Amino acid sequence: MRRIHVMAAVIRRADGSILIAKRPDAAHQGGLWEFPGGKLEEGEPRLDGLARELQEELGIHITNARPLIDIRHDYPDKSIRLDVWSVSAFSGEAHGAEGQQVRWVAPQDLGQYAFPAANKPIVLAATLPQRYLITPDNYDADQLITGLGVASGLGVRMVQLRQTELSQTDYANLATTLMAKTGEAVMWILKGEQPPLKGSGWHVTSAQLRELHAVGWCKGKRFATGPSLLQSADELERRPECEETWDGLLAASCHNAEELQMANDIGADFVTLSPVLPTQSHPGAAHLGWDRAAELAAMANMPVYLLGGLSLDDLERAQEIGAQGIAGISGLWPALKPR
Ligand SMILES: Nc1nc2c([nH]c(=O)n2[C@@H]2O[C@H](COP(=O)(O)OP(=O)(O)OP(=O)(O)O)[C@@H](O)[C@H]2O)c(=O)[nH]1
Ligand SMILES: [Mg+2]
Repeated sequence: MRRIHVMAAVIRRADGSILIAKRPDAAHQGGLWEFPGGKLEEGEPRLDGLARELQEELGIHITNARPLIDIRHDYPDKSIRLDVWSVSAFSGEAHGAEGQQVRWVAPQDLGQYAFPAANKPIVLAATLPQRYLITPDNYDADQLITGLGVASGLGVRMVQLRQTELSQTDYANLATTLMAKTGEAVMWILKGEQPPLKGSGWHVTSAQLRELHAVGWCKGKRFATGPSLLQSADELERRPECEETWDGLLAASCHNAEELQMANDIGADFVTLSPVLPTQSHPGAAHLGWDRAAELAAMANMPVYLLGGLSLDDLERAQEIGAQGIAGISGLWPALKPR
């Protein structure tokens, strides 16, 4: 089946709200909400196609846009490439120029609308921040809070608590303290053997990713609790009491195409891809380089944070190659050195 190249836009107003439109009942995926856009014409440059569609469908003229996420989806009757751009400035009054219903919604409310199946990663890309901060080792709660205060001031909203030195209990206590102190300001992504409690996300290492994949674990499906959740599907069959499911934000560390596919299979919401450049901690170790990182980011069907040896100055370049943004430890934010 020939893959149809579709241009679509996440259009953001100054107040942060995003424009969605309702597809006509008779259309493909009719009656569902969508990000405005449509099919690219033969030989048409991508941005021209997007501009044409938004003019036709909403009566607006784009003045600032950048690539957001580029994904492939196979419906039973259609294979599409959804080439989604983030539009941050436009002229004209957006309206349903083809008679369709349009609505400005707050990013956190997008989940209340029914979108086509292909749109899950687009909604994530529209909602997730551009920076994913990973905490440095050996900081106590007070030092972390001070540093995070600085980070929040710089617009950091999503933080992975990485503390390799702590016992599981100390780690859990620290996480609870930090979550209570930062409240809604920070979206916490925790590490560990089991999915964390509600209200925080879970970041699995590439080794965990492989193990979870091997036993057919998938986000949102039931699993066994216990010392390890790595129970085979057969074992789950024999233990009908295993009714746990987990629906938090799931992230996975990936380094190659195989792991990106596994992350997709276990229902991960986003990934980190590393190491892009040599890092201070592993100066001589193999790294992907920008070209390979770009190829891998293009392969991923979910938001990708580039990690390893990057600074904030690399954010634009990361987004140009299709990444959601960059991830890194506090070294990325020099102001974030509480000691
Ligand atoms: N515009 C848009 N299309 C989407 C989204 N999600 C999604 O699966 N699609 C699919 O991508 C294709 C886009 O085609 P479209 O119907 O918008 O195309 P178009 O504006 O050129 O319309 P036309 O074919 O009626 O002229 C459809 O098969 C649609 O189901 C989305 O968020 N926005
Ligand atoms: Mg359309």
